[in-house]
Amino acid sequence: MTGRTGLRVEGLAVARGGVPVLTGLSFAVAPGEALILRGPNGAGKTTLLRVLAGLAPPFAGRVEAPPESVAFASHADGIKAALTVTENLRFWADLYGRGFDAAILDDFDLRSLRDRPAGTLSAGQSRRLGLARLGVIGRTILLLDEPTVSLDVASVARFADWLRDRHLAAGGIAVIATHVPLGLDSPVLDLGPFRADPRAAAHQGTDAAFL
Ligand SMILES: Nc1ncnc2c1ncn2[C@@H]1O[C@H](COP(=O)(O)OP(=O)(O)OP(=O)(O)O)[C@@H](O)[C@H]1O
Repeated sequence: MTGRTGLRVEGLAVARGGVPVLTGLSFAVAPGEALILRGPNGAGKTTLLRVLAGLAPPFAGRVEAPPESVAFASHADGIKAALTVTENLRFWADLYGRGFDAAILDDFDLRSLRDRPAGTLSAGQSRRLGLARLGVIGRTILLLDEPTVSLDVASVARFADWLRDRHLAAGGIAVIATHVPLGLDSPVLDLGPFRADPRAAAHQGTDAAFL
């Protein structure tokens, strides 16, 4: 962990392609806590996570989170296909200036796969490796976009255990967009009430197009 800093969002609006998707978001997540983001497809979960990660600017409002403490994890896991599972994890540990603790292999049920080239892993195994990466880089604030895609039931439970017992218990923070219940005793933020009015956006576009 790089510090015990919380995440705070005030009056935040986020946009895609210049069109507001969510508006009026204010929340805080303290060390040791997770926040689950809920909303149907297209609600703006990924867009919000990207802004929280500093990968896109806010449309309005502000995000308080030290960039050096944040890790964003989505479908692009950054796995090096030619390296083995252990070599991948060591690579990320080195990149982030961290020591490598092989216990992470057990946390994500990767021990029997440790010498396999990552390019030969199944989709779920590959996802487990991508999640294990989060365990070696030592970032405090994890922003997770559908982390359980491709995982079987046991692997979802294992991931939830790691999140609760290792990451959150050590003072970490997680904001998780997921359609799958993780069994965490964490607050859920329903993005529905914060969706920007599409008619207002469409109206703006129409005005711009026809005036
Ligand atoms: N590059 C883009 N340009 C314009 N609009 C975009 C772009 N990417 C996404 N959108 C739109 O922004 C809105 C929010 O998308 P986002 O990916 O944040 O939703 P989501 O809640 O993560 O959805 P899902 O559950 O399907 O992953 C959607 O209406 C989407 O179509």
